Amino acid sequence: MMDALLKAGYRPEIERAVQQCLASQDLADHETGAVTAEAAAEHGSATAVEDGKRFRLFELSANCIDLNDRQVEVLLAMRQPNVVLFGNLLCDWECDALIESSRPKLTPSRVVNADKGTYELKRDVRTSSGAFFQRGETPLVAAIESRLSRLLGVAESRGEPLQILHYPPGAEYRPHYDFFDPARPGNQRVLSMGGQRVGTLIIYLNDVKAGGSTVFPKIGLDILPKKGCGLFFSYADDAGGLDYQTLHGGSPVVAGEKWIATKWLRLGDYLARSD
Ligand SMILES: O=C(O)CCC(=O)C(=O)O
Ligand SMILES: [Fe+2]
Repeated sequence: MMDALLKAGYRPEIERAVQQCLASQDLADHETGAVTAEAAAEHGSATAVEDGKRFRLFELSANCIDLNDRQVEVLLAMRQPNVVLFGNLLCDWECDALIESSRPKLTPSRVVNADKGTYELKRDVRTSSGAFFQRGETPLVAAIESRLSRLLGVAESRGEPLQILHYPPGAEYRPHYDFFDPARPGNQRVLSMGGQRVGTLIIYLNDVKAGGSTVFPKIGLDILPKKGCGLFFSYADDAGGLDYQTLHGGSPVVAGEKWIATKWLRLGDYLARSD
């Protein structure tokens, strides 16, 4: 089940090409099996990233994932932690329509209190406002959820409701983990609603004039918001292992405003609870 998630943006035909490259004498470094950057460049590879002791080639010819209704681009792929940046995930009108339909529903964003299990306003941590769309709530939300499911190979039933976030100038979301610490008593309730969160997909709905990047402080990575692009990262495996390298936040918006849509994915089927 986790395979598809962990390999988001990474396709079998590319894996096969990687294996061919690794098997090829003149491409492989005899000591380590690593593929040299020069050899990769000669063979038309766009991206090489380190995976344990060797380099893996990602994109040998096509840098797109064909979803039939859409060609989604892979713009960045990092293995540890698993971070993939997608281009052309939503078109302009889809981004605009999501923003407009969420405006009337916006309320100040809350965070889960890991001791009590309550949802609280914490303006020192999170200063955005947000709105939720239940799964399939509108035809557009349904179409986007179907697209994300096909892209990531994860059933729609494992997705939490789509969240739209709005950050005015100065607003931010301080670095945090999206998974729930199972040792904290207040997290038992959210964990009972489909198990651990295993992955996050953030879609940028507009271009931001300055600031507002998604920042990963532990790995020194900043992703700048770009309308229609999607940022995916995963952080939990079937055995309950959690990737603490995925600490991330929304850095303060300096000029303009920032709109995103977030889809969090669970280990099992997500079940909303009303109690
Ligand atoms: O605003 C961002 O770029 C990050 C948002 C985020 O971390 C989240 O929605 O969980
Ligand atoms: Fe987050």
